[in-house]
Formats: sequence, C-alpha cells, structure tokens
Amino acid sequence: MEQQLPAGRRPRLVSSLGLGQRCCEVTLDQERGLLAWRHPRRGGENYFVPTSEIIAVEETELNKKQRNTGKWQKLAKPHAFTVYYVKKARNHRWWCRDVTFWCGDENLCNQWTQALKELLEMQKCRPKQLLVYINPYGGKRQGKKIYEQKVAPLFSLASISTDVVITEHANHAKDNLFEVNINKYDGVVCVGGDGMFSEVMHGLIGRMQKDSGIDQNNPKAPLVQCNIRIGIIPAGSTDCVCYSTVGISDPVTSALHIIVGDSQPLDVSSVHHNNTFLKYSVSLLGYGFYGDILKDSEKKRWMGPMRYDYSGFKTFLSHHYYEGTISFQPAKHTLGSPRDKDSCRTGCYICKESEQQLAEQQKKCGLKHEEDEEEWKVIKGKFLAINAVNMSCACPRSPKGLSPAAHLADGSADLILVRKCSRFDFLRHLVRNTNQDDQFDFSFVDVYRVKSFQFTSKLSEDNGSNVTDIGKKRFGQFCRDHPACCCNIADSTWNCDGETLDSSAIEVRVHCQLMKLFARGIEENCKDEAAYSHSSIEHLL
Ligand SMILES: Nc1ncnc2c1ncn2[C@@H]1O[C@H](COP(=O)(O)OP(=O)(O)OP(=O)(O)O)[C@@H](O)[C@H]1O
Repeated sequence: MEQQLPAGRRPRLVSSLGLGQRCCEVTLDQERGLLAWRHPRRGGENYFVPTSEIIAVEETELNKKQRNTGKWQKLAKPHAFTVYYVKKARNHRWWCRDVTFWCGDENLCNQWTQALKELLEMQKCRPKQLLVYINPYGGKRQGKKIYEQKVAPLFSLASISTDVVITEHANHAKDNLFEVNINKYDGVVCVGGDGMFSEVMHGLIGRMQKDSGIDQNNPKAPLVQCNIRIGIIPAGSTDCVCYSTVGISDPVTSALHIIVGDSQPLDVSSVHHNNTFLKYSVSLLGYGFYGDILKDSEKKRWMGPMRYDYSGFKTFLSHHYYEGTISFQPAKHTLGSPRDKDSCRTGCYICKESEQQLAEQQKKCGLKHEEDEEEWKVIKGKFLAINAVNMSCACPRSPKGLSPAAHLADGSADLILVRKCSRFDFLRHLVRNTNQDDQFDFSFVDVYRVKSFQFTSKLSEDNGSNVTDIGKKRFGQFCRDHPACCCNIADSTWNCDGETLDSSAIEVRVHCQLMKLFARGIEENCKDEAAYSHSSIEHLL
C-alpha cells in the first residue's frame, strides 16, 4: 500500500510481506529514508535501517527447499527480494546482514525493489569506481587474502568497480598516484597498515599540489585540499589511523564505511627542514621515546609486529633524555582543549566551529596581506619525549590514545612535552596511556593545543643548523639568556607516522581538513542508537 502525501513529498510504502514462514508489516519511509519491520519471531523485535546504510537490494530466487516449507507451499510462485544492510554491533563493529521478504504479487515485489533501488541511486556520496592498492607484505602478510575474502565480495555486492594494484615495492603506490588518471576514481583504498596509508596519502596530496602548481617545499604555501577520499582496509602491524577514525581495526567495518560513502575530514601536518619538504603526518610526530623505539625496531623487522614490544622495553630501560628548544603558536581558533573530558565524535561540533573560525581568521589575514604573526611561545628543556598528535592515536592497546581529547579536523595538533623525570614516573605516565587515568596530570608533563611548532635539538643548535631565520633569532636569544647545562647532547630521531625523519630540526604546520577519509569518526555508544531506533520504529509501525 502506498500512502499519499502532499505534493512534492515522497510516499511511504507499507505492506504486509512474508519473512521466513510468517508475515510482518514492512514500512519504507522514503521521505525520512527509513526501512522498518517487526520480526515475526525473535519476540517481535523491531528492525530499523536508515536507507543510507542499505548496501544493496536484489531480486531473489527462492530455492526449492525454501519453497517446500511452510506458507510457500500455498503460493504457485512466490516473489522475493533481499535487502543487505549494515548491522551495528558492539565496539563500533559493523556487519553486513541480509533479510529476504516475499509476497505472492509480482507487481508489489517489483514496486518494493524499485523504490529501494531508487533510494540507493539517490545516495550521491557513494563511490562507484575505486582504485585499490594492496601491500602484500604488511602486518602478517595477509593483505591480499583479507581483500579477496572479506572486502572484494562486499564491493561487488554494492556494484562498485575496482582497479586493483598489488604493490611490488615500497613507494609503488605513491609513484603510481602521480601517473594515474585520478579523475576516473571516486576514491583510493589502501590495504595495509599505517605505513601503507601514509604512502597513499603522500601520493594523493603530492599529486594535488603538483596539479595545482603548489611548491611543497615552501612551508608557508597554502596547500590544496584533496577531495578524493581515502579508505583504509586495516591489514598492518599498526592500524592506528583506522582505529582512531572508525573506532575499530576491522576490514569488514572499513569496507562498509567505504560502501555507504562516509566522509571524515582530517587535519594533516606538513614537516619541513630549511625550506625542504620532509613529510606529512596525520597521527604521531614523536621525538625521544617514540623516535628511539622506531629507530631500534627498524633493525628488527624480521621479528614482525613483536619488534615494537621488544624495542619499546629496551628504549624504556635506556631512559634517554634530549635537550632542545621547542617554539609553538597556540591554536587560538579552536574551542576545545587537550584536557577536555569529551572527545571528538561523529559530526563533531568543535571541528566544524574551529574550521569556520580558522577560515575567517585566514580571510582577515589575506585581506590585510599580512603574514600570520601570532604569538610564539618558546620552551627550552630536557625531554624524554616530545609528541605532537593530530588525532587521539587510539589503538587496541591504548583505547583512549596519546591525547584522548584531540580532534580529527579542528586545524590543530596536541603537543605533549614529557620532561626529564625518574624512570618510575615515566612508567606511571606511560601506564596512564593504557587506562582511564589522566596521562597529563603530572608535574613533568605539559600539553598544548598548537597550530604550528618548530624544534631544534641542542646538538643541531650548537652545530648552527637551525630551522629558519625566525627560529634562529628566537632560539639564539633564549640560549644566550640561559647557558647550556651539561646534559645528554645526543640527538634522537623523529618518528613521523611510523617512519623516521632525516633531520631533528623541523618546522611543522597543521593544515586544517586537508584530506578526507571514508569514515565518520567515532560514533556515540550503541546504547543511544538503540534508544533512537526504538522510538523511531514506534513512530513508523
Ligand atoms: N610490495 C612491497 N614491498 C615492500 N614494501 C612495501 C610494499 N608495498 C608497500 N610497502 C611499504 O611497506 C611499509 C609498511 O607497510 P604497512 O604499513 O602496510 O605494514 P606494517 O606491517 O603495518 O608496517 P609498519 O609497522 O612499518 O607500518 C610501507 O611504508 C610501504 O611503503
């Protein structure tokens, strides 16, 4: 039955359809984009699926066995259709579920499939053509198998065409992205870990800048946004970017976020040394502790993912600290702070507002043709770790991450300075990265929300290789005022999203929402969704 609505509004389909061996009332509210039914068994449980989370609709041939049981026997030729949809489970996991409805009337069955397919066609954000890069050697070397067994069947169900490239060497995907006809694709998918994602991101951002004539070596260049989304199918040793933007490292969940066409903007930091572009970063830029772990673990790749535990323990025991100077511009445009109790969630208000504030600030600066000469703060000291994060950096071992209140798209990074302290105190801080306690609540830990920063180690200062002229002047002044003390003068290495940087003196700038992922950020608890779905279905049925 089709309910008539005022002109211009889409109708509501309400029918009594077969489900299993019984009948149930099924409602499709085309105006609100909701499909609902009450299961005839399972205690009359209500089901509610937003049409934006329907994966596919197919006419279904009922097999002989199905037709010979129950009510089927009374129908000469039952007509059926199957709806594949996203089922949300605990801990942000998504499954692909299906339900088959049947009826004796062919026209009614066609009317339903037609209406559902039309609604799917209207989802313009969904990708139709994807370019997929698979790192066959990432993590436990399961990338190809994961893609073929878990992801490709879902893409095919959702009628997504793919061009698949299995990488043959490091930087294969990055180099390839500079050559392909990128406009042909609605998105790029990487199957691998954080290293593979970083490679694809560099290829895509680099390609966009090249096509727009932007010089990446200029640290002040306004970079061009990437509108082609990246999807991450986690298959690496570390899948932090996936975990922090989806809430779980699960290939099926990620594939479903790609299929429904989710979009999550992401801040990207550019890292330069002496007017030379080094790298982009979206998760962790870590000097000291995390840099040393990476450097040591690189020598032990043969150990597989275990190498991070081994090198982590070894680095903790070595307890090295490094002397240097860090200068930064606080992110005044952001509404949040790193000590906030609330974290970044789907449709985050703070990210939206901060982006607007930043755009207005930049417009004003542009009109006055002024350089961004906002206040710089300078801190000189001995540090066990300097961490700058653009996202929480949550992972299964550290579910809250290094900075639980960091935002994905507010144009800022959280700069965490862990000063020299006892081994025991450092351990207390590290343990708090894995539990519910506040990891910043220590006298030796400082945290700032920044939009840019520069760092020079004491060693490179002494060697006269500072970052920029501004840095030279500022740090020079500071050093003359405070004579150097006799501490450990060795240099550490920067860990930039899991890759080492060649220089310890760096200049970092956050680019607000430079790229987009096929993700929607971390959703609120499923408890809230259940309440919403219950009230909505009561309204519908
Ligand atoms: N075919 C290949 N052969 C060797 N290296 C590759 C290949 N394809 C990609 N790579 C490189 O392997 C690196 C690690 O890949 P990936 O992140 O997928 O795995 P991982 O096990 O999580 O590694 P890591 O822990 O170092 O991030 C990436 O930097 C990527 O450039």
